[in-house]
Amino acid sequence: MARKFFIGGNWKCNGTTEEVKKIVATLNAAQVPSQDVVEVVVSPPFVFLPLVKESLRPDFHVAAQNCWVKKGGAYTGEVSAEMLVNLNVPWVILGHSERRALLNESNEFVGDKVAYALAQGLKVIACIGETLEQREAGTTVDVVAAQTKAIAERISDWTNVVLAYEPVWAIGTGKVASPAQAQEVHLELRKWLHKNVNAEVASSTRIIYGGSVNGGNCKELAAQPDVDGFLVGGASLKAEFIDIIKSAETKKNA
Ligand SMILES: O=C(CO)COP(=O)(O)O
Repeated sequence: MARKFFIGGNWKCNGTTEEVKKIVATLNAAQVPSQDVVEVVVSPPFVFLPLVKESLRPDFHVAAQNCWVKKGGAYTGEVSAEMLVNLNVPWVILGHSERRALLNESNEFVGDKVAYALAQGLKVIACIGETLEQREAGTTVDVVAAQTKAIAERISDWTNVVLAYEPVWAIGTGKVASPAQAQEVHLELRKWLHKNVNAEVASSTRIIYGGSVNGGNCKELAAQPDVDGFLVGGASLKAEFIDIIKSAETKKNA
């Protein structure tokens, strides 16, 4: 099965109502490849989800940036998967490195979240990635395998999962992974899925890259055989995001 190119825009904790309206207007006016070629999902902060959802073009979709690990209730400050389903928000980003690092989300906790969100009917962008220290120690593959294992142990159906490889040292630093570095880890992840889940999941699961992706470096990254799209931070707040969406054409012709 061909893997449809996937472009996610993670807006993180940015934006005012006015800025959000402007970004949506830019996206709505853009000429981009059709939905058959690329799946586009943008992820505003929770409070802007309804506004973005109701004003965004219908061929683009929205994602939340997190959700609670189980059914909602007495968890002050959290947003449950059920609430996202209730608002018709189809996607959620889970396990982003900023949450793993700043909020101490463990591999197991992220795995539990992924399993719970999928069980509620959400589609999940599950983030994994090594720190600079781990890369320099030569443990990159072990780290991303352990992060993926904690998810794989808790789910049986990978249909609604996109795996986002985001090396921590490349996030927000302007220091993008080289196409070869990204390809190497994506291929290792696919091999891991083949060995530990099954061949079908290994060949059909989209593995996207995140970390300082921009309009200038996206094409070369997109041309790598195991790079199935991007999770874009900073550049997803700018018009440049349109160029990144268009890198799906490079992929189609690769
Ligand atoms: O964390 C990221 C996307 O989730 C990447 O962020 P930047 O594109 O700003 O490096």
